[in-house]
Amino acid sequence: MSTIAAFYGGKSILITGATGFLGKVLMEKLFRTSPDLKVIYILVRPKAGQTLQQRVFQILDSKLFEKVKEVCPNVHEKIRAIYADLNQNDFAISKEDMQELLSCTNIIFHCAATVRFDDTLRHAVQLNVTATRQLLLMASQMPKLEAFIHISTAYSNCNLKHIDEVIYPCPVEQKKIIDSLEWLDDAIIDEITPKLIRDWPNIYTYTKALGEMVVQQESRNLNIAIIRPSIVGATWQEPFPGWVDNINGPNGIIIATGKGFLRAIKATPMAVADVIPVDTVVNLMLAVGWYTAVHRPKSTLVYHITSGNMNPCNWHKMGVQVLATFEKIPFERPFRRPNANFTSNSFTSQYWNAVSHRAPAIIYDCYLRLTGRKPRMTKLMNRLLRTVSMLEYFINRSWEWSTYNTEMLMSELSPEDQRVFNFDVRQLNWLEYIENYVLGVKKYLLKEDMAGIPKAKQRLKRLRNIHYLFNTALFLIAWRLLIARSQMARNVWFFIVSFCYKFLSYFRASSTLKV
Ligand SMILES: CCCCCCCCCCCCCCCCCCCCCC(=O)SCCNC(=O)CCNC(=O)[C@H](O)C(C)(C)COP(=O)(O)OP(=O)(O)OC[C@H]1O[C@@H](n2cnc3c(N)ncnc32)[C@H](O)[C@@H]1OP(=O)(O)O
Ligand SMILES: NC(=O)C1=CN([C@@H]2O[C@H](COP(=O)(O)OP(=O)(O)OC[C@H]3O[C@@H](n4cnc5c(N)ncnc54)[C@H](OP(=O)(O)O)[C@@H]3O)[C@@H](O)[C@H]2O)C=CC1
Repeated sequence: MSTIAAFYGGKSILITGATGFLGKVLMEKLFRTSPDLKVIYILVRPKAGQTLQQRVFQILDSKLFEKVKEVCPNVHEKIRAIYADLNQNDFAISKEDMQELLSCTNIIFHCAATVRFDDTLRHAVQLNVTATRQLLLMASQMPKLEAFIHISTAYSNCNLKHIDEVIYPCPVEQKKIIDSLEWLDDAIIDEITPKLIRDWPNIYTYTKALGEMVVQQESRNLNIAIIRPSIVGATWQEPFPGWVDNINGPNGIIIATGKGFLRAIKATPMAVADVIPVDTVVNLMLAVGWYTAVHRPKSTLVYHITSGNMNPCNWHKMGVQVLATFEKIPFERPFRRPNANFTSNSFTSQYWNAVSHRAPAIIYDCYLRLTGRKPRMTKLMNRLLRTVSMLEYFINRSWEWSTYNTEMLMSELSPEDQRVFNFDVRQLNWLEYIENYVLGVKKYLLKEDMAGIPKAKQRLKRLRNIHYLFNTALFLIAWRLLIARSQMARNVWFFIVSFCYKFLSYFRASSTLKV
């Protein structure tokens, strides 16, 4: 029997961000491995016209939870959705709910965050910093609390090249920032934001660093651990390979490439693609929860869960495998044939953007206009290129993350726990993982039917022929224009034609001789 699975039996667990990508996989694994847990409290806000209950039912009815329903048939009764908005004071939780949370919670997993790179500083600080502070305050009033696990990101200190498993100080104290945001107006905040975030590439990574500072400074005597995952990707093994459900990180890029919108990207091909499967992250989270509660380390431990130092893959290898998968399992109705040109040169990248992205979008919009439809491709392309430009920082650099604590924890686990809660990324086969990832994007994100593959392949063939035809026509037109204007071009043309003629005559003569 797994010690970690047994530890969560009978426990009341509070999860923030349970409706997010990481939160769902965390809940799934908890229910599957510890079906005898007492209750999972999730802090949820109503969204997109759905009530809390509808949101919970939608999650439980998804394919992700199919196995859970077999091992834990009363899973609906074990989830307690609590109305909460982390943007508001006291999270807008009712008195009764708050009382229950304070008196019953044993373990907290704090996953909620805004992960948008372009959020406003005010909103990102509210969610990634102030809400963390508020949750810590709540935690300090929970008599039964055994561990508080805070989810940060490996990029919270991406302004450094080598990152240790320690909390680094930020140039400006988190308290000062929270205080000043209370009285500064939005226009001034926008103006000072670049100065505040300094060498952090965006507000997200900066506010996640501030969030860690809050954890360090406001931890009181709680048992806390921080987990820093790198780029969280589709599931590797559990509950099944390839599960994804949002367009963040690589997912949106894989869609845009598979649909033929994105054919080139400014990326350093040999830079490390530090993707880590979401189930690996969740396994570490559960192991850390157990270790923090049972062993009670004297200080707050930070755990890196990254792939680069143990089993590195680079963007080139990833791009090649993604393209190879599109050959076998293409996405439906691609705009152009998928391609992946990587360049780290700004000029070449601008060239590709003009020729491979903007020009086809303009041509397609002209076609839409001519056929009486509303043009939309240029707008879509501009949006895509903006998104890609925001990711560029992360695909043109490599970082080194030390993983002493993560390795120490691995060595503390029993063989059974190492199997059930496996976070040893050395066992990952990248080619297999990437293929399943692309397949997962097709099935679970795009919701495309596998029966449509032959038709998609036919369309790819047609697009390839159109591509060759278009290029040949373009070449002939350019050449014809050149011949009309330049004597030199004419001479070259006559030389090539006479050379070919002589070659063919010689070939014919020699074959006649043999007969
Ligand atoms: C040719 C080359 C080929 C290569 C081959 C391929 C090889 C693979 C290469 C891979 C390289 C990748 C590198 C990754 C690096 C990641 C680094 C992360 C590091 C940190 C990691 C972390 O620590 S933490 C997570 C990171 N954080 C994000 O990664 C959020 C970023 N992102 C945003 O910050 C916003 O995205 C941003 C951008 C502002 C735009 O913002 P935006 O407003 O323009 O667009 P939105 O995102 O809002 O959404 C646009 C529309 O998609 C709709 N939509 C949303 N979800 C949907 C769903 N599930 N299904 C259907 N549709 C969905 C939505 O409803 C909108 O539709 P509508 O317009 O109709 O409403
Ligand atoms: N995905 C990645 O690549 C990485 C993620 N991380 C970290 O992992 C954690 C989880 O990320 P991930 O699951 O990908 O993110 P998601 O965007 O998928 O999920 C974010 C979660 O936070 C919740 N949330 C946001 N705002 C509020 C609010 N005001 N009140 C209540 N809940 C709110 C969301 O709820 P709702 O559904 O209502 O919007 C959602 O459940 C984050 O802390 C992130 O920084 C770290 C490294 C990489």
